[in-house]
Amino acid sequence: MEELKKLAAKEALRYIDDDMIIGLGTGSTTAYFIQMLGKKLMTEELEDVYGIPTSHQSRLLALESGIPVVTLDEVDAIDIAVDGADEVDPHLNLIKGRGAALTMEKIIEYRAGTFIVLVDESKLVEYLGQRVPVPIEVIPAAWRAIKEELEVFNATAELRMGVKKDGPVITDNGNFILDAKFIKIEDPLDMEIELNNIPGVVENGIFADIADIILVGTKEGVKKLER
Ligand SMILES: O=C[C@H](O)[C@H](O)[C@H](O)COP(=O)(O)O
Repeated sequence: MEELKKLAAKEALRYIDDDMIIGLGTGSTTAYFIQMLGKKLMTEELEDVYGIPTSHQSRLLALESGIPVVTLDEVDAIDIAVDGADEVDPHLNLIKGRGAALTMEKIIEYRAGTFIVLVDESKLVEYLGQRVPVPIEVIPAAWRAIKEELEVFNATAELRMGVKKDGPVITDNGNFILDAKFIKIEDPLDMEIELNNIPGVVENGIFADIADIILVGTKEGVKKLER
């Protein structure tokens, strides 16, 4: 799988030119892209490229890889954003947020001229929610009420707990994550909007109608899916 992720990451570099502002996603697949982009800058194959990180993870990795970073309020436009995903459906809708970075990811990727998604073939599903729950970032005080409200959508939600930390995972924005398992998400765009309408929800991990290009690492090479 790691080799397939690297294949997709390498292919994404072909879309990057000098003088671009690049949204830098979060996760293991994008990490390969960030490191490869850093190398291109070090060797001066690319020049004047700036990254806008979507998390502490991508910011630290970008700095370590030699990519100068800027923030959203310092730029007029984002040329391209590159990120991974947890599920991709046949209409290029996504579930993201296994790494709890969904809010900043959506803020950046929504504003990018082109949003490129990097996945290995295991992430392709027939419908969203087939394999993974939908991560929902919530204001801590509201987590219990939101968990109960999600039952209206036939979803069962769990508060995400830390692994090397006692208690709940705290996002980069200081919030909690509820992982909501749906029976089936029939209409991703509608569900994305409905979830964000619940008071206390900061953002949810359904990314409907936002990806432009999916680069899928497969054993036969990189497959490109496009809107
Ligand atoms: O919050 C995490 C992000 O949405 C990741 O981009 C997503 O979970 C995919 O991560 P990975 O490339 O490690 O599978």
